[in-house]
Amino acid sequence: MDDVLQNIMDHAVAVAREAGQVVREALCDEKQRDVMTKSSTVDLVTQTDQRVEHLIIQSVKKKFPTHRFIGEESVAAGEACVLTDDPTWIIDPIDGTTNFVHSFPFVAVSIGFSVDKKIQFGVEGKGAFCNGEPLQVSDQEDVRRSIIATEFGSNRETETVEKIFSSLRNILNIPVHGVRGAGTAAVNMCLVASGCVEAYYEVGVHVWDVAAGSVIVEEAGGVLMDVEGGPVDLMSRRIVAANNGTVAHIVKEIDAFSPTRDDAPPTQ
Ligand SMILES: O=P(O)(O)O[C@H]1[C@H](O)[C@@H](O)[C@H](O)[C@H](O)[C@@H]1O
Ligand SMILES: [Mg+2]
Ligand SMILES: [Mg+2]
Repeated sequence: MDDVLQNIMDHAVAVAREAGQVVREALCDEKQRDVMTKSSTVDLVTQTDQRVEHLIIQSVKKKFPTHRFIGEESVAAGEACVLTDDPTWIIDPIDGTTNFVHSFPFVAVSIGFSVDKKIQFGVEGKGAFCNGEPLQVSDQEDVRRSIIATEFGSNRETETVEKIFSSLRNILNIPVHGVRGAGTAAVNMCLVASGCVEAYYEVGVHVWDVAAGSVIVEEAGGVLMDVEGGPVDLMSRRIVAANNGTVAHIVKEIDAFSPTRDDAPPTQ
């Protein structure tokens, strides 16, 4: 990794730790978990999500004034979600807000950094690490001996819920050892990277949910795919992250659909 990128990554790690501390403290303070809603009654946000995103963006801007941002809460406030070739920080200040609101203790501060529309950190084969320890995906080749992670998302339209359950039924019927969900895409992807689950899939995620996790999975030896096979498109809101191409064949069991893309022009 060149010095410039290393410098950017060091800053990302430092600000993620600072943000993590704010989230940790807020978990113990009911007032900081006061809930508001966004696209639906189950799409939650708190002042802490907004505060943490602000903290990260301000800190980065001070050091790298020309860089661009895609942040979950900035997009919710009306900013464009467009990935250009410019250096861009892709931020989910609290991935797992529903968990956060309920003190269910699995949340992540997710920060990805892209240049030329490619997520940069780790792309040079330097590996993925958790507190200095290298991460490695599971070597399981048999999907029948696998744990698959997924989520139910926050879209409760009947047709969407039907498709989610249809995929789940197909996967349980393979049969797999188990199905799990941490309540956060970023944590699920780190679970794939650390070998605790063999694969994670979800339709309905956003680019800020998966940008950082995608490079962590790949650097830990895993593969990314679209839910209908083929290359993943981080703006498509569909993802499969697996330990290897064999387990990634769960895509055959997924009842795929196409939510509105993250980079779709705003409707008038
Ligand atoms: O909104 P936040 O940042 O908490 O992120 C989302 C999760 O990451 C999804 O996997 C999950 O399915 C939910 O949609 C959740 O909202
Ligand atoms: Mg999220
Ligand atoms: Mg979030």
